[in-house]
Amino acid sequence: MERIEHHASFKGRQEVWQHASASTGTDMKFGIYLPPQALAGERCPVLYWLSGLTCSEQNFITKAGVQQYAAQHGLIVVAPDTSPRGPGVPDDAAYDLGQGAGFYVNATQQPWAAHYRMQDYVAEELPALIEQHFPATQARGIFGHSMGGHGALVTALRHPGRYRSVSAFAPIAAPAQVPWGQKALTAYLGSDPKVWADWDAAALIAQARAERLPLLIDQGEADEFLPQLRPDLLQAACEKAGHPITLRMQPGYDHSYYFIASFMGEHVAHHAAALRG
Ligand SMILES: N[C@@H](CCC(=O)N[C@@H](CSC=O)C(=O)NCC(=O)O)C(=O)O
Repeated sequence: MERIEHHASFKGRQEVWQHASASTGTDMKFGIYLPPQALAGERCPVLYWLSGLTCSEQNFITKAGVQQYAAQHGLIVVAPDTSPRGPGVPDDAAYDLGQGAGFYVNATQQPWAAHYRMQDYVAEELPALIEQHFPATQARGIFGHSMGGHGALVTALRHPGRYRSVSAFAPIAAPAQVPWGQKALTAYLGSDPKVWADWDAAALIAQARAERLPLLIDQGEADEFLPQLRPDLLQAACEKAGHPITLRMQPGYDHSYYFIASFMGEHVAHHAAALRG
């Protein structure tokens, strides 16, 4: 494992690491913010961020403004890349499939199956690596944006007991029912919608009997991608299943990191209450 960037930030340190991933069979990069409490030797809870389409580990760490809030609450924040990458890794000319668009699933279809195992990476390999090599406790939260909001929701719902908190900004909340999701799920998992249901937050909510982790979701009302996101379908599924959800429609906000940064403090506080409370 190699540290390839480090920057002082809010009396803590923003770092980027690269390592060989057993899940993807490629080198993977992740950003990690170590708050001042961690630099002083305290073990801290870890908040995982999953980014959206086209992102690397850089978008979130440079645009979301998370560091000041992580420092305030004493949380480590980890932000991985959104897919395997490299010359031997399959790709697609479109921005919504292939490199930069792993959708946080374990692909079963060719040519994707060998490397596109992002669910194993974010839910298993990365937390094990973070908890072994950094001053981290096993208290974990997860959040994300758009494709990464979908990733955060399904990762938490698929692993009851593994996360203490979950939230999302403008998530692809019902991927099996929208074009972005249908395209990716078909490519990575095949054409059977019964298989897609295991990777769809709105569908998983109906089965989430082992745990009812409250969902916090912010959604911009001026989001140009709203027809791809459908938070209304997730809200309806939550209401039917009795699953706690706070969906906040935010007037005037679009899909960008300006929106994310505007509510970042409230999301980090939501996670801190569960992780340090
Ligand atoms: N038209 C854009 C589409 C890509 C885009 O908007 N990506 C979003 C996430 S969308 C859902 O997952 C994003 O986070 N972009 C990075 C950023 O820094 O804003 C395109 O062609 O790029």
